[in-house]
Amino acid sequence: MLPRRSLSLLPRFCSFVPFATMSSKTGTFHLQQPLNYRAGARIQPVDGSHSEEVNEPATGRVMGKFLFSGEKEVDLAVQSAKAAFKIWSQKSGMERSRVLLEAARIIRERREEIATMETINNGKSIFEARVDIDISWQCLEYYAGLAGAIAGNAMIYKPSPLTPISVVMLAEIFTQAGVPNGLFNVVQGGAATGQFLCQHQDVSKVSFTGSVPTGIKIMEMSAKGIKPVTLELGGKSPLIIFSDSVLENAVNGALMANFLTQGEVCCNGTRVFVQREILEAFTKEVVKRTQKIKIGDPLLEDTRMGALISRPHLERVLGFITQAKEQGAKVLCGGEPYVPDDPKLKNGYYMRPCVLGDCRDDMTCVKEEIFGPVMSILPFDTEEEVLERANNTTFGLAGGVFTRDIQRAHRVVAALQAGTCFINNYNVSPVELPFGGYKMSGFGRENGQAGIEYYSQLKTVCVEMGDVESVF
Ligand SMILES: NC(=O)c1ccc[n+]([C@@H]2O[C@H](COP(=O)([O-])OP(=O)(O)OC[C@H]3O[C@@H](n4cnc5c(N)ncnc54)[C@H](O)[C@@H]3O)[C@@H](O)[C@H]2O)c1
Repeated sequence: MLPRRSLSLLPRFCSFVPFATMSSKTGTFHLQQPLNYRAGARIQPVDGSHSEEVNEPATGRVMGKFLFSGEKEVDLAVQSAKAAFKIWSQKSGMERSRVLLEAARIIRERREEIATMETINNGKSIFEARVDIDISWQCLEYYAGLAGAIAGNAMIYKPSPLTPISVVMLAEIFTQAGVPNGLFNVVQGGAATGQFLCQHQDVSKVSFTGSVPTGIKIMEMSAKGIKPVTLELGGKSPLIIFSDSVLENAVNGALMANFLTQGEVCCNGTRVFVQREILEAFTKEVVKRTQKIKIGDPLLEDTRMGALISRPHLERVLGFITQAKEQGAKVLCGGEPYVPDDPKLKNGYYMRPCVLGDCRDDMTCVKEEIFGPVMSILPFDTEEEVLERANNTTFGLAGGVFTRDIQRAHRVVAALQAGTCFINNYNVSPVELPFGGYKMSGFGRENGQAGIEYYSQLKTVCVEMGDVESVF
């Protein structure tokens, strides 16, 4: 989101092929190269347990197959990281900083190619993917500024099996920028591969981004090895709109809080509490604007909503809407599958963004994370009432408030039990600001100076300059 290293003159291990530029149209990319990355090169896992298909969300087409890594491959990746850490940790902070800056420069240079691959891989609009790529290089530049004074880490990254492709480009860029071979490795797989990583005795920190149920398992496994964990988990965040808000800003804020990346954003403000005086005007405008969102081929410039990540996930989201209707909610717009006119997109995972009215706090659509383009509108009367309702959740990732009364805005965000709060905007996440959750949305922080703390160990060294006095 709106998201959380010597200058080498030539790529030392130039294994990348600019594959996205060759196939930058939806429906044309074919996976040809291995997706694991170890010791500075793409490799096939030595013990690939089985292969899985990777689908293009925009078309539903199989782009290729890749192998899930077994325990032996995970161990080799860990050994590779350990060897690279010895080299990396001997470098000065300034040297590491220069490598990070070089990686940032390469990402800027290859922005369009990387954004295209991201879009092909995850279905979001190219418009949004470009923002993500910009945040990536900004993140590297920000931390390059801090790197001069601190130690670096080696990392093994396991992406979701639904989005295995684009991260390998990042691994290649790090190598090209001068990171020691093995410092950043990629292992592909699902739950079993993730478990091998968490349980490996030489992995000293686990950082997990995903759902609460998986987060619980990650924490249990990490506890057995006394490993520190960062958990970036799900949410069901409140967005509170007071009647004195600038209506147009509040509507824009609600759209930004719900419909980026087809609603697949952890910190989305999906419980939209609207003060009763403006409920009708706000709802009318939100529905009108939602109906105008351009859905379709995510690689087209004017598309603002692409495809959801997978067919099962699309069905799950639609299931939440069916259940909401059964429980008494009213579909004010959208909520059904969408089939674009372009025949190559007919098997893609599209749906029309949905606004639900007549919602109550006890409905499933209001209590559970849907992770799709579904906004629930809930009327309220007083500040005291809305705060109690907004905090009545096991989640605590984010929250937002729209009002012209700045004292009230600060009072409300101070009372919200959430790790990130927005006043008069939503889903803006500059890299300087720490991001993370309260309650079951997790703990630890990504981004900002605070993020460093969760990837560092303190060592206290006490030096005696004189003789040792003893009481014995
Ligand atoms: N807080 C944040 O920063 C943040 C950001 C993005 C997404 N999310 C959350 O992520 C969720 C959606 O992502 P998802 O569907 O990929 O989540 P998920 O929990 O299903 O899977 C996440 C990852 O965990 C792996 N995994 C699954 N079972 C495992 C196990 N037993 N041991 C080890 N690894 C295992 C999966 O292969 C995948 O890579 C949502 O809840 C969303 O809110 C949070």
